[in-house]
Amino acid sequence: MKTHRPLLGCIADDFTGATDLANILVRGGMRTVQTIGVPSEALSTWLDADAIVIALKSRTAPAEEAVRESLSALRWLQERGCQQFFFKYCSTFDSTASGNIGPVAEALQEALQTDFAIACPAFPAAGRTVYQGHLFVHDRLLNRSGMESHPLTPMREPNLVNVLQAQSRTKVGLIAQPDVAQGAATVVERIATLRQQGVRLAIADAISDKDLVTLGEACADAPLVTGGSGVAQGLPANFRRAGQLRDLDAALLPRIAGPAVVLSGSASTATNKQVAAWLRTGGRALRIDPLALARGEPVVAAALDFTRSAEPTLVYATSSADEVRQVQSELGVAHAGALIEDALGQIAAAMRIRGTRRFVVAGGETSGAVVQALGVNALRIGRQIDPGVPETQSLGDAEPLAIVLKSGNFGSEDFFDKALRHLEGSTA
Ligand SMILES: Nc1ncnc2c1ncn2[C@@H]1O[C@H](COP(=O)(O)OP(=O)(O)O)[C@@H](O)[C@H]1O
Ligand SMILES: O=C(O)[C@@H](O)C(=O)COP(=O)(O)O
Repeated sequence: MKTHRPLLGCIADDFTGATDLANILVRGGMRTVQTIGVPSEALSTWLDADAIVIALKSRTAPAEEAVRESLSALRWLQERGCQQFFFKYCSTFDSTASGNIGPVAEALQEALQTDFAIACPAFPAAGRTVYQGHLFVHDRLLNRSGMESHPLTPMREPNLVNVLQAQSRTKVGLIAQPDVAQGAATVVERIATLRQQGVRLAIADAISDKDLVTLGEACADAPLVTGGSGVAQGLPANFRRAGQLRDLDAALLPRIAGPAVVLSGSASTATNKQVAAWLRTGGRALRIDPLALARGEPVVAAALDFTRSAEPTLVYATSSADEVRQVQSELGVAHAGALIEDALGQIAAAMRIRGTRRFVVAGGETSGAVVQALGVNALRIGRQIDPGVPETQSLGDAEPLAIVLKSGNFGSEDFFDKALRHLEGSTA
């Protein structure tokens, strides 16, 4: 098969974050493929897309490891002929105390021989805005949004110029919203001034999608852009203006028929509401008890029996924060997580063998475990179901699977039902 050269090469620091970015690019008209890690040689030969998003799991990795993995992804994308590169991190700028966003951005700059890149996590559709360098989550500053007590990446400083400066060797500056509001030409001028001042990375403000599109336009010739998925909104138009995008429906996926299941290992507030909504409306559901798993009870076998029904079933470990804390104090955080992820992975793999073709999965870590258990290496991205969550299809399988991966925080209360209805309606 003759493949099209990808235009945009993306490196994402986590799994559901990669899907979120891919969704934005598809909505902009770029056919997009997400790979699980750096693709193997076999996969490399037939990936056909305008944008490729390599999903890493580097968000909480030590800087050295994150740099090494990101450079390896960059090399692969360069070898495929990508013209521009995007480093995707979380819209809440999640990074550990030692922080790897600065080191990865600087290493990518060095490899691409470029001395400047913007850094913009804003994603107004999900309530994340940046003003005068300060990140807001809806109406709260980052450090009062709940993110200050995140177990792995507590964010206690809302001024991102300070956060990024603390992680970087080079000078960090600011492109403030009043400049962004003036349009792309003003942003380009501001970037030139910052470069003269020796600034190598600049937090870019954005309080609306319009600001994000302006930033994208101003970065048309930038070898490297860094940010959340929001700022990628402005990039497809640059390729379209240059006549490089094919006139195709980027989101078109063939319909996949067959039994469906919803697997939820997410413990987030949004997912708890989605599980409650499913139960309230009489959806068929089975709760996985982590303590029963720890006692070695045949929980997986019971779930496989229960899911034999023709009706789509929700299998979930999702529980309130108090219940999760209780389980974690008995089993340990990592052990509890691993037991559940492993069980949901085993259920997914066995259901696939039994003929299940459609999987809706909630939770970033859980998504990683399930996709791995299903042996999926790459996904083609289809239509958006809710902001940040598209339908996807596995690539390279004789019998492809329809897969939806939902980041914990995303999706409306009726998301599970909506996702299943959406998969029903996919057209060939
Ligand atoms: N009832 C529970 N008790 C303890 N740990 C749980 C429970 N439910 C889910 N978990 C674990 O919590 C983690 C949730 O992470 P993830 O899948 O990324 O979703 P999210 O970030 O949305 O909570 C997983 O490791 C999962 O196995
Ligand atoms: O940018 C975002 O908010 C998301 O794309 C993202 O990265 C979410 O991460 P998880 O909460 O770990 O799913």
